This record gives sequence, structure tokens and C-alpha cells, in this order.
Amino acid sequence: MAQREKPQPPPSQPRPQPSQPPPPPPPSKPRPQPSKPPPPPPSQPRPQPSQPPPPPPSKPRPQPSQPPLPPPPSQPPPSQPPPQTSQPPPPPPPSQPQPQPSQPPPPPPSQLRPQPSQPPPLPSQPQLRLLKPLREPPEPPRLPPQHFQLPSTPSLDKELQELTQPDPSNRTSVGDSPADLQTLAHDVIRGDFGQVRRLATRQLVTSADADRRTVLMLVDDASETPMHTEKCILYLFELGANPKAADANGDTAAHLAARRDHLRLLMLLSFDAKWLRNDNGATPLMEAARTGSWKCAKHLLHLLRQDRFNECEKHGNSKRSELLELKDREGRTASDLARLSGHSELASYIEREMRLVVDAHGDISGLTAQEEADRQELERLAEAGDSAGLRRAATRGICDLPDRFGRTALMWAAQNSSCGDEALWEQLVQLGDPTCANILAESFLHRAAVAGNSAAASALLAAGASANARDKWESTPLMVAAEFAPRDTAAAVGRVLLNSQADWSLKDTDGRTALDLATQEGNSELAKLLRGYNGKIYFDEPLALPPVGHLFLERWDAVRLIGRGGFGEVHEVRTDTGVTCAAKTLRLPVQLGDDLPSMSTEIHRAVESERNLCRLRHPNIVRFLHIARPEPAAVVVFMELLDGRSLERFIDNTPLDELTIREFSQQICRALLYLHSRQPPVIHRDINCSNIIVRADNTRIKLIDFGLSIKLEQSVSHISASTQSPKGTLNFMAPELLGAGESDSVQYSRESDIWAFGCSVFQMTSGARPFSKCSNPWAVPELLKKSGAPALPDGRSAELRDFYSRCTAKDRRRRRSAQELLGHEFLTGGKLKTRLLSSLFGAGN
Ligand SMILES: Nc1ncnc2c1ncn2[C@@H]1O[C@H](COP(=O)(O)OP(=O)(O)OP(=O)(O)O)[C@@H](O)[C@H]1O
Repeated sequence: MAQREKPQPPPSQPRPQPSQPPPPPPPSKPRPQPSKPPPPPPSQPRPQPSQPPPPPPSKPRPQPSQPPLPPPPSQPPPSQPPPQTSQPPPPPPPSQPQPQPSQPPPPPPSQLRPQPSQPPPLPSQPQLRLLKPLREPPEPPRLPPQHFQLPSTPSLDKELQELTQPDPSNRTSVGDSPADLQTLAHDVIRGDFGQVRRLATRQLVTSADADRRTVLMLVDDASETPMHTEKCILYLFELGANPKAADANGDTAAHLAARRDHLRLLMLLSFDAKWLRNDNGATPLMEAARTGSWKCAKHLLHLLRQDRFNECEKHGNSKRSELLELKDREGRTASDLARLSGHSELASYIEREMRLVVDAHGDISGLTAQEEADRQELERLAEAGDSAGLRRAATRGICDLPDRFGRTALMWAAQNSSCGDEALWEQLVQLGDPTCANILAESFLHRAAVAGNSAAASALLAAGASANARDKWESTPLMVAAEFAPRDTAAAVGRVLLNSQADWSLKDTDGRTALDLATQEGNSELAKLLRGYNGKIYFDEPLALPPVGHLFLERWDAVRLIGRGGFGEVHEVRTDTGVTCAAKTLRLPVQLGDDLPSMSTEIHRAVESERNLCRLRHPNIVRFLHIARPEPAAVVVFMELLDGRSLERFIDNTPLDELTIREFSQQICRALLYLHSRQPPVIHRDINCSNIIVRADNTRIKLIDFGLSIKLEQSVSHISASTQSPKGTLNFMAPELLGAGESDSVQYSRESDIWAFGCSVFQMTSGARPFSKCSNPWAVPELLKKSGAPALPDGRSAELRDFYSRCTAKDRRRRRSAQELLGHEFLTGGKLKTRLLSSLFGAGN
């Protein structure tokens, strides 16, 4: 119900609520790569007898004219022992004795970490151990091909036993400050490193509450964790948090993370904390399978493609297949559990992974001819930089298919700077595993850093990739950016990584930091940036981009009034940290005699429940930056500033052509699919043509507003929640919300969003809102009850008519879901139907 502008005085400039940080601004886009000099000699060639003569170095400098991913690692002839390197000795075994509360107090954190000037010590953090081989066998002899599938041996049995059986001593003792534990977990979830640094102690991070839940387990309660969480979690490990601790049910942090599809936390746990069995004999993979947690399941499955974890030179495929085929106490494997729980697509995915074989040289095989063809097609599109083709062809089932070296199409895309558009990456990280790495542990993020592909790097980091992941040479994405990225993009991608908590002080196996590498390679801009961190200790520094500080410190100023709605106005604002964005101020209708304290609590609740809007990341949804409550009855929603006009204005009472309707409908449907398939689902509640912005290019649209005003008004309503009257735009409201046919208790739902979307299709098709000719808006419910949604004007295609009728079925159970609509002939033109149905954002199985 957009009303139009009248000049207004700027809004007051209140102090923000200090406790609510907004996220960082979007990163800058990458620039094209220049050609680079040839790579330095390899520091750690990998033997590969099947490929004489030895190919070039295993860590080449990327050449734009060459295939983007490094060639397979080289191997000397079988008779030669593998080359020795000057690496530091292998890390200690991964067990992590749990500190006892009675131990003497630990040194302050700054002493726990190595000083940059000291010789390169072994990393002390569990998260670093995760990124190293569990054990580096002293150059094992090469195995003949017939040993690729080794039978289970007593030593492997013992190793698996150790890896999967929880040690009773891991059960943590009950601490005496559960409230502090909760507070600490809350600060970690918010990514407030300053608070975590102040509150966390070795005693606290190694204790547990009455249910034996540690702070890591409490962090699992978050529905999501922002990027800033990473440094907080690393700090917990620094202080001795035990990733293998089990709660009263034998669940570890990995089980809980897997159950909630909490990729970021699972990613940061050490490998040996990811295969323990709980009291039901279930591993985290089984938990992910049972709960349909795709991201965590993929992460666990793909880890075993890396030779450092499956130790293929020692065990061939045996360790990997035994871990994948583990059974719980009732004899069910992960794939059984997925199938039994109705996640058949995930079950098939797990079965395919079990079918793959990693041989003693680390080569992966076992794809069917069709899978290999799909993989090659995606690789071709990624290499060609065909973002549109990649978006169409990539599905959850095929985008992580590995070639023999564990490389996937997404890796090719990550390191092709032509695949640098945000929309592509927003989609790819939803479909694929953002933590996936090849057999040498080079992750997507490493490849994006090598290419200076900031868009890919940002999306991967936001989706759960770690800025401190390490490859076989212990190189982090920051190091490979410093060493290999084109000079004109290295600093940009370096900044993205540093803003995402990359640790600048880490060293590779040759003892070089990112600064050493940038200096050595003449990457002067990145070197300059890194010199700013030189000598600084990682955990002594605040976050590079604090979650709150960069949007505003104290105030914002209105630059211009953009428009006014039912509850307040939208301004373009500039904050005191220089950010320009849109701010919608909602003033709530407080009445004399209102119970102010309870109203305030209700508003607080409503605002808190809407904070998850700030986590939404979709190319067709406005980016919410922050929600502040400067006054008891005023809420300010900060959003990205959009350049465009509302769809209402774009239509301007003139019907649109079908191609445009199809293009816009497709984008709205994608946004709805993204919202409706989140856990818990996000319901827009107020879809209508004035809450859809058509960007200035007239081809892209974004959803805005999200019925926050509706929610807030309900919070101050005096009517009880179950009988609240609906507050949306009347012409777009579903019959069930208007009480036409169902009980008063019906709430906004996915189906009411679909109805409202159908009404937008009506307006695009006819030029006018549904029932616009009805002079009495309150007669709309009666009209709806009698004859349902209004008919489309003549002259439109049968596909469009059918599409509209599927959105506006009077019985909400017969309305199609966003996923089904994306497969409708009107949107696919009949061509893409099958693919779209099985892809995109993974709504259910
Ligand atoms: N992020 C944004 N960037 C640019 N313009 C915006 C943004 N958000 C809203 N607008 C514009 O601001 C104006 C007012 O928006 P507002 O959402 O307040 O209107 P409304 O839909 O009538 O409100 P309400 O639903 O609260 O009654 C509209 O013209 C809208 O297009």
C-alpha cells in the first residue's frame, strides 16, 4: 500500500542498540586476471607412478591460458622413494585430552598462540589439526594396483575403533556456572568476538551444564551462525574446548551440528571428532542422513575423498568405505536412515558416494557414464564462464561430482574469474558443498583465492567455508591469494578473507606467511594490507570488520525521503561509518492507556523474531542489514539501497507482455522457494506489486518489506494471537486469511504467499490489482468466497492461465508450491521442466 512521497524532516538520529550488530557490506567484485609468471618449483610433489613422465609441479601458478585447475600431482617412478622435504615434524596424534577444572589456570590467550616472530611451531588449535593429515605416514611404499581395495586389517580395525568409539573420559564434568555458559554461547552465536574474549576462560569452555552440554553444544542451538562466529569458535578451541566431549546422550557437538545442518560449526571441528558414535551407535553422518541435513551430510561424505583423511596410501578405499557403511545399534547405515526418514534423494546421494572408490594413489573412480557426462558438462560450462548455463544445469545431485582428482565443476567455476557474479554463487553455494576440497585438500575457497574471485569467495565464506582451511601444503586461501592471485584482484580477495577472520599469522609447510608470499610475488597492494597486521597476534585483535561497527557507530543521517508507507517512511541514509543504505522507520500505533511494559516486551519479541531476515541471502531478496529499536515504539530496518521502482509503478496500469511476466514470475518464485525451504520457513506475509522492486535494468526484481509492519502491528494489537485479524494488502490476501471458508485461527503460510504471488501475476497480466473495480474493499472476502480469484483478461496463453490458476486455487491445499511452480510450463517453456524440479535450493526431498 505504497503512498507517495512528501518531503519529510530527516528522522531522528538515535543511538543504536549496542547489542545488535549488522552484517558486513557486500564485497567488491573481482577484476580480470592478468597473465602470471610460471609457478615456483613444487615444495611437496606427490608420487604418482601411473603417469610417467612426472607432470609439472603440483602447485603451479595459474595461467589464464591454461586449464584453470592445477594438473594432477606429480609422482616419481615407483622405485624411487618419495622426495623428502624440509617440513616440520608431523603433528601429534589428534586426541585432545580434556583439561580438568582443577588444573592450574592457563596462560593468557596471547601466550597460547605462537608469536609471529617465533620459529614456525606446530599449530596448537584443533581447527588446524583438522586441516592437516591426521597422521603423515613416513613416506609409505607405493602399492601395486591390485591393492587398491584393501581388506580390513587389524590395524585399520583398531584405528576405526579409536575414531568412532567415544572415550568415557570425554564426558565432561558438570560446571557450576550454566548461566555463564549460556551467555558465552549466545555471544559466540552472535559473532561478538570482543565479548567472547572477555568472558571465555579455560575453565568455562571445558565445563558443561547439568545435561553435560558444553559451550560448543550450546552453540549448536543457533539456527545459523554468521561468518563472525568462526573466530569465536577458534578461540574456544584455543582455550581448550574439547570437540569430542559427549553430552548425557552421548551426542557430541558434531552430532548436534549434523542434526541442525550447522555446517560452519561442523566444518571447524577436527576430523577425529566427526565419526564418534553416540549412545544409539549413530555417527554424525547418520544423524545428518536421518534429519535430511544435506550440507552436513555432503561435508562429511566429501571429506573422505581427501587422501589425508582416508589415508589411501595405507588403506586404499577400506577406511573410507568402512566409515561410510558404519551401522547404528539397530544395524542401519546412514543411507538406510536417510531412506527410512523419507530423504530418498539424500539416500541415493550417500549410496553414490559409497560406490566411489579412492585408490591407493588417491585417484577417484566409480561414476556411471551418465554421471561422468553430467560432470563434464558442468565443467565445460564452468570453464567457459557460462554463468547462465551453469545456473540452469547445476543441481544438488550433480554439482559436487568429482573427477579423478576430486575436482568438481564448482572448483572450476570458483577459479574462473568470469564466473564472478553474485547471483551465480548465491545459487551454487546452496546447491553444492561450500567446504568441498580435492584430494589434495585444496578447497573451492583456495581456488577462488587463486583466481581473485571475490564474489565466489564471499558466497563460500557466508555459506560455511572456513577462511583458515588448509591444503596439503598447509596453505590457507590468504596465502594462495598472496602467491598466485592476479595482482589487480589479490588485494580485493585478500580483504574479503581478512574480513572473514583469516589468520594472517599462519605459515605454510615452508614456514612462509601470507605477507612473505605477497612480498615475494610482488603483490604490493596485498602486501601493504598485510603489513598492517604484521607482528599482531590473531586472538589479540578485534574482528577486522566488527559485526556492528561498520554499519554505524552512533548515528545515521537521512539523505532523502524515498517514500512513505502505512507505518512510516523509507529514507536513503548515510551512517557515521560512511555506509549508504535504505532505512525504513516503523512507528507503532501506541494508544493512551496501553500497557506499555507488556507492549514493549511484545515489540521486543517481534523484532527479535525478525532478526533472521538479516541472514537471508538471495539475489531476488533485498539484503537486510540491521534492525534497530531506537525508541520504545519505533523500529528502524536497514536494507541495501535499491536502484529502481516498485513493480506497481513499473506496471503503471498497463499490462505487461508475457515474456516479462515470465521473467519476473520466475525470479519471484525462486525467492519464494528460497524463503519457504529455509528451516524454519520464512513467510513473506505481504507480497504485492508495491513490495517488489524492479531494478533499474528493468529485468531483475527483488522482494522487499516482508510484512514486518504486519508482525509489529500484531505485537501491539490487543487481540489475542490466535484470532488476530490479517493486516496485509486486502486485494492480495488469500481467502483463508479473510476467513472465507476456514476458521479464524488460520495464519500466514507458504500457501498464502503463493496466493499473493498469483495476485501479482494478475496485476502484471491485467494492469490492475485484483478487485480494483470493487468500490468497497470490505466486499472482497464475499466476492472471493463466491467466485474465487478474478479471471485473467482474454488473449493470454493457456500456459499463463493454467499457471495463474495453480497459484490461486481457493483451497489452499491445492495451491502449488514454489518448487512445483518453477517446473510449470509457463516458466520453463516446457524445456527445463525436469531439471528445475529436482534442483534449486533443496526444498525437502
Ligand atoms: N531498500 C529500498 N531501496 C529503495 N527503495 C525502497 C527500499 N525499500 C522500500 N523502498 C521504497 O520506499 C517506498 C516506501 O516503501 P514502504 O515499504 O514504506 O511502502 P509500503 O509498501 O506502502 O509500506 P507498508 O507495507 O509498510 O504500508 C516505496 O516506494 C518503496 O519502493
